[in-house]
Amino acid sequence: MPTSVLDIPTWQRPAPTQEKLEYAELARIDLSKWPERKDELVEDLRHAVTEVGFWLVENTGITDEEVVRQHSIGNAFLDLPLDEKRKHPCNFAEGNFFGFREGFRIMGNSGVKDNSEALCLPKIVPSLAHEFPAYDFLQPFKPEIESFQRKVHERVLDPLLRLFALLLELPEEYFAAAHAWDRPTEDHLRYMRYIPNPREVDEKLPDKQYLNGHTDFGIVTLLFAQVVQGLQILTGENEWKHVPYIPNSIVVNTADILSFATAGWLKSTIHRVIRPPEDQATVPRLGLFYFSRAAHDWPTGVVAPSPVLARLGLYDPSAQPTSPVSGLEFTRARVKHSWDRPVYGDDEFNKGFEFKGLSVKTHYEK
Ligand SMILES: O=C(O)CCC(=O)C(=O)O
Ligand SMILES: [Fe+2]
Repeated sequence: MPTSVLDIPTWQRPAPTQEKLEYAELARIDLSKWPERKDELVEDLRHAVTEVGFWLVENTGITDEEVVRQHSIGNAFLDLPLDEKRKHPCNFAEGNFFGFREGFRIMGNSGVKDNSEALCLPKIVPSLAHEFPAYDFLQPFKPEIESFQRKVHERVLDPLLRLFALLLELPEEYFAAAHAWDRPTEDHLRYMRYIPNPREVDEKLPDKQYLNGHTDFGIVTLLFAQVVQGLQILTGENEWKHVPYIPNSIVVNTADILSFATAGWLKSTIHRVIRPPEDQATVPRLGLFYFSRAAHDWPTGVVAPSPVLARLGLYDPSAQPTSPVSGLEFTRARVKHSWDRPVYGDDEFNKGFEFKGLSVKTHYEK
C-alpha cells in the first residue's frame, strides 16, 4: 500500500507523575451546557473568576483523538532538522509571532539557554493567508489544522467570549463579533516543546524556572491538558501551585486584553513553568495551545461600557482613550518587547512594558 505523507508517528502521551505535588484548586466549567443553559454557565463563570480565580473547561466536544493528532503533527514538525524549521522564523523585530521560534534566549543572569521551541500558526482564513508559514511539511496537514482551529473557535472560544460579555451585562456579541472566526486577529494555534535539561543545568536557573512568572498577551489562552507537570499559577495567597492534569480538559488563562477591557476587574492569570518532577524530567514536554489574541481592529485599552463595571466604579466614560491603540499594533509591540532580545528576564525586561498610555507588568515573583 502506498504510504501517505499524512502517516506520521502517533504521539504517545507520557505517564502522569507519581510525585505528590501541591496543586491549585481549579473551577470546572461544563461547556456541554452551551448554549441551552447559558444562564447557568454565566453563574459558573462568575464563580470561577470571582471566587476561585483559576478554571478549566470540559465537555467541549473536541475528542482526545483530535487532540492527540494535533500533538502528533506538532511533534513531527518539531522533529524536522533545525535548518528546515528555520525557513520561516517568527519575525520578532516586527513583533510577529507566526512561524517557528527556536530556543535562542538566555534566561536572565543564569547563562542557561531557553530549552523550548514552538511553531505558531495563524487561523487558516483568507484574511490571514499571507501570515501562514509556507512549510512544505505543513501543506498536506492544512485542512485538518484548519478544522481543528475552527472547532476550538466554535466550541470553546466563541462561547467563552459570549459568556464574558453576558457576565459583564453587555450585549452578547461585544467581544465575539470583533473576534469572529474569519476576522483578522493575532490568534494562533501553538505546538510547543521543552527539551529536557540535565539537572545540573536546571540548578543554575532561579527556582528551576523554564519560563518566568508572566501573564499572556491576548484575551484568553486555552491550554490543552498537559500531563507533564511544570506549569504553576500564582494564587491569591501568593503561592505557586501546580496545575493538575485533568484528562480531556482545557485550562483557561485570562490575559491582558481582557484585563484592559475590564479595568483590571478580570485579572490576568499569573503563571510560570518550572522543571518537571524527577519522574518526568527526562521526557520532552509537548504542549498544545490556542492563544486567542486581540482582533487587529480591537480598541485596546477601552473599558467596556459594562453596568457591572459601572457599579464597581471601574467604568468612567470620560477617562477612555480618545484614539485607542489597535489590537494589531499593541500585540506586535508587546511581542517585540518580550521576544526581540537575546536575554529574557533581565532587569531591563523586568521593568515592564509601556506603550502609548498602556502599561503592562512583565515580571511576577512571589
Ligand atoms: O508550557 C506551558 O505549560 C505554558 C507556556 C506559557 O505559559 C506560554 O507560552 O505563554
Ligand atoms: Fe503563558
